[in-house]
Amino acid sequence: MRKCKIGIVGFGTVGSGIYKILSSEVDSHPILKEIEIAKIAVKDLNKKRDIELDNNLLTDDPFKLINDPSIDVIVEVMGGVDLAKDIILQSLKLGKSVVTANKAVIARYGEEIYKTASKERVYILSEAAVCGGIPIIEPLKRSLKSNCIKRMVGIINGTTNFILSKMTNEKADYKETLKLAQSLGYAEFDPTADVEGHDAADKISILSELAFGGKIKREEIHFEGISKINLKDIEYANKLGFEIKLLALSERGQINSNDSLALNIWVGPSLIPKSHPLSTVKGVNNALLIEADPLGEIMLYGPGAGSGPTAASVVSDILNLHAAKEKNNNSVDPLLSFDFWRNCHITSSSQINKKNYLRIICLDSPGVIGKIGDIFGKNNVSIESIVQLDASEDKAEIVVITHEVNNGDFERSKDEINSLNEVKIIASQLSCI
Ligand SMILES: NC(=O)C1=CN([C@@H]2O[C@H](COP(=O)(O)OP(=O)(O)OC[C@H]3O[C@@H](n4cnc5c(N)ncnc54)[C@H](OP(=O)(O)O)[C@@H]3O)[C@@H](O)[C@H]2O)C=CC1
Ligand SMILES: N[C@@H](CC=O)C(=O)O
Ligand code: NA
Repeated sequence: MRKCKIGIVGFGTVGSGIYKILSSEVDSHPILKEIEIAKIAVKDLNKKRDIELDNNLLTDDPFKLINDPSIDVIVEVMGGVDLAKDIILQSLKLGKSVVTANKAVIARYGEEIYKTASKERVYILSEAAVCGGIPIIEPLKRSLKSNCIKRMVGIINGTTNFILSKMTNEKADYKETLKLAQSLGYAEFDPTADVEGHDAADKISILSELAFGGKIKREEIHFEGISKINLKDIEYANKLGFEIKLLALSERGQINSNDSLALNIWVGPSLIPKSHPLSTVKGVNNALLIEADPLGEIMLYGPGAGSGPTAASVVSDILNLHAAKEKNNNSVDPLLSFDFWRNCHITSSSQINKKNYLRIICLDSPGVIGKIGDIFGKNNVSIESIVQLDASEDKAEIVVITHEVNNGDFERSKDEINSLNEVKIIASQLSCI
């Protein structure tokens, strides 16, 4: 088999993990030996690195790699949006296949990127972009293709699961734990992307496009992060038999008169029963539960971030596209590439149905629970449980868990509850599954 020469853009957590795999003597498929690193682009040529590199391998100009005719594949593991998009598109236009771990770019410019790759008869593979080391993108494109996907729900950000697990198990401090996640290489360059839910929204957007076949308007996905979760919510959730996790959900709805498939997609901190399989997913691990017809239910589980697992996904992509190119010469494997096959739209937040958790701080006065219950009842919101969990001096904390109810009805109830004289503040609102 011919050698496959790759140019790697980025030599941080993921890039150095790729180098380690390709320079190790790991007992894996012989095709791994065909992959040769031709050049590596970094930002700072003078940076001190843990891995000793031949200086001739390094450049600070990514376009040198793209314009080098001897390089077959560009591996984009630099991050960011605008420059990364240019690197990917220019590489494809010059007939080079691309492997990327960059969810921010694929979630925003996937359509243009997939189309360019198809037009140029090359591939864009991105297994590492969603749930780091877990095979999830290629299974959706290939192994699960004979199914109708109904629903996907999961934990798809490693940093936030790491933080929430430590807050739950060790009552760890939020800020300190975020710093630890950064030092372990889990968090994005700007960790706001992780803790405010942007990263999970990018990932569920990519997964939804692959599973349901239509372009998703990323900016329409409703998302929230974990930065407002405090130890009290975690403690109360635990008392009531739940864990708090940052969940991403994408669910098939009806096809409308314009032949567009409705999708309910959101990301948010959520209560999940301790008996639910997702509640066992701890630390940097991710998991995605997929319900499909006729398959039934499967859960894909494993490390969602970190150098080795993420790099392993990147290297597997390189192997897959090298093998496909060698085998098919100039023809393109239609399942390894990706094209949309239908229209989809996101259901507006006021139309979706959800279970909710609400923590209300109010005066500890007689009848307040009754008043809150009445407001929910009047607005068609059915309550699963309502309890007073903490009372000190004249203050009480009331926790409400609803059944699955219309979001518009729920938001209306919240406004009315907020205006009760006894209510000081609605301290937190979370989803439940
Ligand atoms: N870390 C993880 O666990 C995971 C990361 N990803 C994704 O992988 C990508 C890379 O992440 P990660 O490895 O953590 O990031 P790092 O910040 O660790 O590394 C980024 C690398 O890109 C290089 N770089 C930055 N700007 C430029 C530039 N203008 N030209 C050339 N090189 C540049 C940096 O150079 P220098 O070294 O000189 O600073 C660095 O080597 C991101 O898209 C991320 O979302 C996906 C899944 C998991
Ligand atoms: N920052 C991301 C890395 C992988 O995509 C995460 O924490 O999941
Ligand atoms: Na993956």
